[in-house]
Amino acid sequence: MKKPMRVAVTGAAGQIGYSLLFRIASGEMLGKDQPVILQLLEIPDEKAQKALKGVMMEVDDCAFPLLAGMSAHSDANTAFKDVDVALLVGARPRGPGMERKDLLEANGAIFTVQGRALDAGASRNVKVLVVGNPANTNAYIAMKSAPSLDKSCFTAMLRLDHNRALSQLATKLGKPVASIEKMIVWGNHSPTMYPDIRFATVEGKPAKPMLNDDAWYKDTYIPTVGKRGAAIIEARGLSSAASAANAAIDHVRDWVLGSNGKWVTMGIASDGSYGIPQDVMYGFPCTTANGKFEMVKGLEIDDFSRERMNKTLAELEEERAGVAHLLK
Ligand SMILES: NC(=O)C1=CN([C@@H]2O[C@H](COP(=O)(O)OP(=O)(O)OC[C@H]3O[C@@H](n4cnc5c(N)ncnc54)[C@H](O)[C@@H]3O)[C@@H](O)[C@H]2O)C=CC1
Ligand SMILES: O=C([O-])CC(=O)C(=O)O
Repeated sequence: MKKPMRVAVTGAAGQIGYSLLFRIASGEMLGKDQPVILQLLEIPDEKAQKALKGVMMEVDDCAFPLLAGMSAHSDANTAFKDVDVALLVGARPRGPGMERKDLLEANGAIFTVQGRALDAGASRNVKVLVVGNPANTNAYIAMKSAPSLDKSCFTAMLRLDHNRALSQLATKLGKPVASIEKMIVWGNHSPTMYPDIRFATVEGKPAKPMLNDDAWYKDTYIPTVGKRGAAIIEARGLSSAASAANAAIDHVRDWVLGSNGKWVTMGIASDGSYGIPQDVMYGFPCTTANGKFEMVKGLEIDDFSRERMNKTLAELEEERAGVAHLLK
């Protein structure tokens, strides 16, 4: 029997939490032979804590063989103690008519507190995934609030965008999703994101000539992927939850267990590559192995891509300036 891994989930009584916890406890995230201990954080509010208890009762009722322990917390310091993985989901979601950056003020402050708590108590190799919006900037805040942890401990979720980009392209081409490789979504988890199919392959052959429809790519595909979150809110009245939880599982599973050479999009702190200033949390193509991610480097950036990449960067820089006061 392997030693249990400690997994913190914040916002555990929320919509995403309700889809996420059961899949983590069943072994879908860390492996079918990996016991887990869940450390669940909710706000110190009677209603939220009661709802969390209810979700934990349901998790108990599944009798998951891999669940080696579970605790409820209202303080980030105890929730993050010794954790190997931290999924920072807890934050206010947007409603109709809002952009994710409208959440900056409301949610940004959460991530300074949680970054400090991770800095103080988490495993030195903790893998942090920020899901709460605006995800890139919140991940940046958490990273900057945790100076004793390596920057590579912190990531933001662009996997939902990556999966949306795969699915939309697969449908258009009438090909299985699994036949598509080398997808990239550059930049911010916002409508400025740039789903880039220039390197994508379908059954090993280049996707772009197969698609052969630049107008659809630019005028339909890019905005459809970028605005999918808003389309879900419009249709459901609530923001994506099951698909977001699924993307979080995919992101952490690949980070921990490896992507087997496949490209995945992760929001990571830039090292200055591709002209993206150091430390900006930006969606980059990565491969993962041995519990580490590595950026795919040396890809050619054409004029169209440069323009798109600069646009999403400008938005991230603006968000970063908007939270500078939180990091003093
Ligand atoms: N990066 C991505 O691709 C996606 C991000 N999201 C974001 O994920 C976040 C959560 O979404 P939902 O689960 O739908 O929202 P929700 O409102 O259903 O649940 C959020 C939960 O977080 C809790 N919470 C708030 N502040 C907290 C704190 N400081 N510590 C611990 N818990 C806290 C709330 O009490 C609530 O139970 C939102 O910010 C949403 O915009 C949603 C979908 C995709
Ligand atoms: O759009 C939202 O606010 C929720 C989200 O991030 C997504 O579905 O991509």
